[in-house]
Amino acid sequence: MTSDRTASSLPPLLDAVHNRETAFTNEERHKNGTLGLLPDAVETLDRQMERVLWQLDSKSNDLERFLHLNGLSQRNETLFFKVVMSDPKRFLPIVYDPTIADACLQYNRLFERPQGLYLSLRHKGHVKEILANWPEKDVRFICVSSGGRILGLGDIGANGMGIPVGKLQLYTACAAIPPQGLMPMLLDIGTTNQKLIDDPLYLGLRQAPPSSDELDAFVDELVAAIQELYPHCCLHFEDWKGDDAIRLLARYRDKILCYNDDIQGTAAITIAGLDTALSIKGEALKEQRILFYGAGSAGIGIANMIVSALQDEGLSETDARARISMMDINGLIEPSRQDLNPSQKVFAHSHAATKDLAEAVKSIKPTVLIGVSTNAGGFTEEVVRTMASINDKPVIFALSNPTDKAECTAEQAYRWTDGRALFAAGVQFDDVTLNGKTLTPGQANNFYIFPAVALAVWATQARRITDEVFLEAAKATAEQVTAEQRAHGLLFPPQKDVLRVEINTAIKIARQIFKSGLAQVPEPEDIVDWIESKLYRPEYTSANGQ
Ligand SMILES: NC(=O)C1=CN([C@@H]2O[C@H](COP(=O)(O)OP(=O)(O)OC[C@H]3O[C@@H](n4cnc5c(N)ncnc54)[C@H](OP(=O)(O)O)[C@@H]3O)[C@@H](O)[C@H]2O)C=CC1
Ligand SMILES: CC(=O)C(=O)O
Ligand SMILES: [Mg+2]
Repeated sequence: MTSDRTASSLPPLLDAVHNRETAFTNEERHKNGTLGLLPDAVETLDRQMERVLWQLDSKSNDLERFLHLNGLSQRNETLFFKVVMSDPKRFLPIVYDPTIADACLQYNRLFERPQGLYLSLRHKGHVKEILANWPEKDVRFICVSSGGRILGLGDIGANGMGIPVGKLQLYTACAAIPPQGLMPMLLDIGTTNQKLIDDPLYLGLRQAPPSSDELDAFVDELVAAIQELYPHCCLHFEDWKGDDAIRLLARYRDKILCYNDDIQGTAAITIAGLDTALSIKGEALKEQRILFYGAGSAGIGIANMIVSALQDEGLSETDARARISMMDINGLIEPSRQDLNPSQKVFAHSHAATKDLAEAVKSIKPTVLIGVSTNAGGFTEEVVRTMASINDKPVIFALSNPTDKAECTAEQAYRWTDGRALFAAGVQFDDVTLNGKTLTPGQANNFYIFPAVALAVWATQARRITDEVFLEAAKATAEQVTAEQRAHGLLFPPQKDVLRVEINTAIKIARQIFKSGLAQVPEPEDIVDWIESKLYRPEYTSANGQ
């Protein structure tokens, strides 16, 4: 857990925010009482990083590296961000997707120190008191999960805490938002996961989740407490069970400052990928037939935002929806289905019932196939080969996380399409060499979007976050894929540049927030300098709360 940044009463070496360890000078050691508690050497941050990199190299797998970095984040926050931000391509897959999935699965067993706020349903009626226990008093973002659908792992209850922790670390690592004011939260509402309930080392509530009405009342209490204690706080919903995610976003989006990353962030990165893919194909979005495999929070979120983007291209809502078909675990979404929710019903177009994706592909002839199903291998050889027989350059996005949940691998997508697929996945697959040509798969992951949105929202003190913000983020992200990168088939900016890319995206979003009248601070003359001046830098300086 973070400590209060301004007035910490912790001993210097136990205070992760201010700790410099061997970088404390002799003068500082005299003053803060650490003389003799540290070895003689006085080191620079770079030298300290060299040691961490050596330690990471000596680990035998990424989960061990995750644990080592996680320990570092709780010991010396500046050094942690220095390391992660030094090489995002290498470290994002370790502190976040996919390694974080392994950590979440065993979170109760790996647990050493709490890293976020646990709000248990047992605390109903006392939410404000619990929130007030958090040491930081100016909270700007709460990333809250119920653990109900963590990545593609299903309901893992309180083990889901790894995700809010990891997502908020990315606010800083990918968009230089200062870590103070970021609160990871696990809303412990119980779990349907019997294996965890039976595990003596499980740390969460051992009961079934409540009814939607009871859950909504609990979240209402949380929202009211946040507004009272932290009036500038944005609520980031992450990895809730699909129908909870959709219902809660609809409940709050016009009332408070909030967003759902799985619905809106995922939509934005998918639209960014479609934008670049279609520019490579030389086609417009309105010319596409899009088939979704998976119609939950991510699928519905992407579909609705594509409808908005198509409306911006001049289509009516009905015509826009007509370009989108969806399947879920019970088959194609079509009018005879009796089990559809209102968000799905609007995508029910006349078609024979089928549960067979290959059959649906043959009949609908999609130009774009998007997997958000959690069903590993759902894009079979027959499905992918059919996409290749219909399309010169089939767009295939297998977005389910983590790696072993992807609907197909990059290697399969390229092999079964003779290297013609414009492919992206939620994780970064390795390059594939086919017939002497190297193909680089895209990573369509919302980490390109939500930190940038958060940076713009924080800087402008936006009152609300609209879908236009996410469409702007999509456009700004796609624009940063150069012509040369597109020529090589790249759909997204390279991860190594993620910080620069997201700061640029945030600048564009901030402009849009000012234009829409949702900012609560005066518009600066030079928005670029203004944003740059607010950025966190992983250095031992007083500006970073040192
Ligand atoms: N790349 C990225 O940035 C992101 C990726 N994701 C990934 O997308 C996946 C889905 O997330 P989300 O939409 O929030 O989850 P939900 O649980 O809300 O939705 C999953 C959807 O997939 C359907 N489904 C499940 N099994 C099958 C199957 N065998 N065949 C066809 N459809 C199936 C479900 O149907 P039913 O409801 O009927 O069971 C539901 O419609 C996850 O793996 C997640 O990690 C999510 C957000 C961002
Ligand atoms: C990436 C992400 O948000 C998810 O898989 O849920
Ligand atoms: Mg998510």
